[in-house]
This record gives sequence, structure tokens and C-alpha cells, in this order.
Amino acid sequence: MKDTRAAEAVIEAKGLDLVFQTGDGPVQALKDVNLAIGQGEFVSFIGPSGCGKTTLLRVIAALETPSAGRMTVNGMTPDEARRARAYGYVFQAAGLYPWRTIGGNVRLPLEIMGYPKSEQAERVKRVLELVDLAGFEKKFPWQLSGGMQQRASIARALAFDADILLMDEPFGALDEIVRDRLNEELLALWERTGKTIAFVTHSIPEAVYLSTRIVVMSPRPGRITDVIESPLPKERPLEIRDTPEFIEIAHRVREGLRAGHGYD
Ligand SMILES: Nc1ncnc2c1ncn2[C@@H]1O[C@H](COP(=O)(O)OP(=O)(O)OP(=O)(O)O)[C@@H](O)[C@H]1O
Repeated sequence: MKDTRAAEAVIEAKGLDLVFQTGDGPVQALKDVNLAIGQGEFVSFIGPSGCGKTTLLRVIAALETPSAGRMTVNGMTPDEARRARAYGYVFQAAGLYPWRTIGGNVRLPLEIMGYPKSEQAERVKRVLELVDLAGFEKKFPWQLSGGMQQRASIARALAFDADILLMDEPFGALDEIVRDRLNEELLALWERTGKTIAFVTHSIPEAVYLSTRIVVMSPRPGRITDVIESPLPKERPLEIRDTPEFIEIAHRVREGLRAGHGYD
């Protein structure tokens, strides 16, 4: 599939293959993945379990090494990009350290990276405000709801102000109402900051609501089967999900999932 964004791509995969050697033989987690993500895009990856969504995100983050092909992040290798602090990573579970306060958790990457103390404090304050957690700095994770903990983990990923945010099913474990709210907040944050976001989800409505582009993947071998552009405006109240345009894109995503081996 030809991609016109290649020229200004911040994340670019070319002919990417990744094979895991397991006790049961080789597993082709990614096969011939070609994709270019442009500056400021919000790209979701959707597909059934085992289609390689997490593996692809992990390749971007230098946590997995491809068997063939090439991944570049800001024109660098993923490992160079990691060292250049090109991205923040948000996992499915909030993964906060229970013995550290919310502020202490958000500050951790800044401590590791050796930011001066005064700048640490200033950044922690700013990102907690950004995710609407001002005033919760001294609380411990167990004193916060699941949704608030996930917001704290987003704040932690934002703390060093990377241009790229990698998010692996960050809201998968939350109930629908909390998830709706965090979806709205994430969109507002994306609009305010202009970051490039790569987002893994199992949810069709979530993918359609959030994304400028939806990448549909299929398993065995893990590959991209469809890429759907969203014509929805940047400004998206939750009610947009009832519009014919939204329903039409959701339908196309569902069809894409079906064509690539059934989702339901
Ligand atoms: N470290 C590993 N060793 C061996 N096989 C692995 C490893 N990591 C992933 N796999 C396999 O690679 C394939 C893709 O896995 P991946 O976790 O990327 O899929 P996914 O689309 O994110 O799935 P899910 O939606 O369940 O999280 C699966 O078959 C998985 O079992």
C-alpha cells in the first residue's frame, strides 16, 4: 500500500517482519508491515488478539527487534529514538509504584534522566494539570480510582515532553463511562499538545472516536489488512458517535476486521 505521508513521517515501518522462536515453532508476529505515521496524527491499531498490535508498538519503542525490514522514529533507529527521549509509553495497566506518591511516580522518569530538581517539580505540576490531577500530587495510587490512576500514568509518559505518545490499550480495563471521559480528555490533550499518538485498542467505537487513521490488523501472520482515513472533524463531542458519518466509519472498520478473518 503506497503511503503519501512517507516524506514527513515521524514513525515509519518498511517491510517489517518479526518472527518469535517458541517451543512450538516460529510465530510470525508481524509480516511485511509498511506504514508511515505523520506528525500530529492519531493512529489507532485494531485487530483480534494475536495480530501483532503490541508487538508493533514494542518495535517502535525498541523493546523488540524486527527480524527483517526497517523501523525509523524521527529518522532514527528505535534505540536512538529511545535515547533521544522521542516518545512516552503508556501501558494497559497503570503500573504505578504503590510506595510512591502520584507526584513521585510522575517524577520517576525525570529522576532517571537526571533533570534538575526544580525542573522536575515544575514539570510534574504541569503534566498533572494537563491530565486534570492537580492537587493529587501527594496522594498514593491506592487513594485514586482506576481512571485517575490511568491518567497519572499518562502524565508520567508526558513528563519529559516527548513528541510521540505510544499507548497500548490504556483504557481497556476501565468501565465504559470512565473510558468515555478519558477518551474525551485524551482528544483534548492531543489537540492542545499536537503530539503524534499511536494507540492500540480492541474497541471499534474507541478507535473511530479518537483517530485520524485506523489501521486494521489480522493474525497468523500478524499484518495490516486495511487502513481507514477518518473524515471526522478534529472537534469531536461524544455525541458524534450517533452521527451517520461515525457509524459509516465504524461499519468500514468492522468490515475490515471481518475480511481479515472474522472478529465476532
Ligand atoms: N515474547 C514472545 N515470545 C513468543 N511469542 C510472542 C511473544 N510476544 C508475542 N508473541 C506472539 O506474537 C503474536 C502477536 O502478539 P501481540 O501481543 O503483538 O498481539 P496483540 O495483537 O497485541 O494481541 P492482544 O490483543 O491479545 O494483546 C501472538 O501470536 C503472540 O503469542
